[in-house]
Amino acid sequence: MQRIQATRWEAEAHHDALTGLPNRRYMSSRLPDLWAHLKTTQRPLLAAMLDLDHFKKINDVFGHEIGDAVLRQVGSLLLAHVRSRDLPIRLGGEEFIVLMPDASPEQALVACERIRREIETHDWPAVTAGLHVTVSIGIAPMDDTETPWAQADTALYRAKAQGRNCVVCADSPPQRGLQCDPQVQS
Ligand SMILES: Nc1nc2c(ncn2[C@@H]2O[C@H](COP(=O)(O)OP(=O)(O)OP(=O)(O)O)[C@@H](O)[C@H]2O)c(=O)[nH]1
Repeated sequence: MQRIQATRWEAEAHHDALTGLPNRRYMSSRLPDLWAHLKTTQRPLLAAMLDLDHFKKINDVFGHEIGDAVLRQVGSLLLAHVRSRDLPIRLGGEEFIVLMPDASPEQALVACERIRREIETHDWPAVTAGLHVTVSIGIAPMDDTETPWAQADTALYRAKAQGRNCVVCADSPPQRGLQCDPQVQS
């Protein structure tokens, strides 16, 4: 009985209560295994950092409960649209990360562009009239440091600076990215 309780506590400690996704603590616990796997495969581990656009405004205009509903639905959309080997995690607030083992930058870009589009075109008005949600995404390799997603965070910052609702890959030239939605950039 105690073992079942302990297992449940551990599962709860590793999952975000709102979205049901794994949380930051879970990611930290998995990283040593991932680094070991990467050393064996000699392939980089790509991370996609996602941050909902103008989420504060969504809370302000529609209320915190609708904000929570948006976060839950984004969690479901991520689970539905990442590749089967990818791991979506809620880092906190309106920030998510998807760990993409064994993905090339091109594959990661295609996957992230699909996620961006799914979020943009989701039936948000069914949640509440007038609601529209977009996401900015930065892709980069994780590194073996205290903040392994720092490069992806920098790429995300560029996506925000380029007008939001777009995907930017680290090391791609400014504005050309890998690649922003031309409709959004114009
Ligand atoms: N509803 C809800 N809101 C949250 C939660 N966690 C964080 N927030 C809110 O998310 C908002 C994030 O706002 P900002 O960091 O200013 O970001 P933003 O408005 O998305 O702006 P950009 O990222 O620049 O597009 C804040 O208003 C937080 O209160 C949550 O669990 N539920």
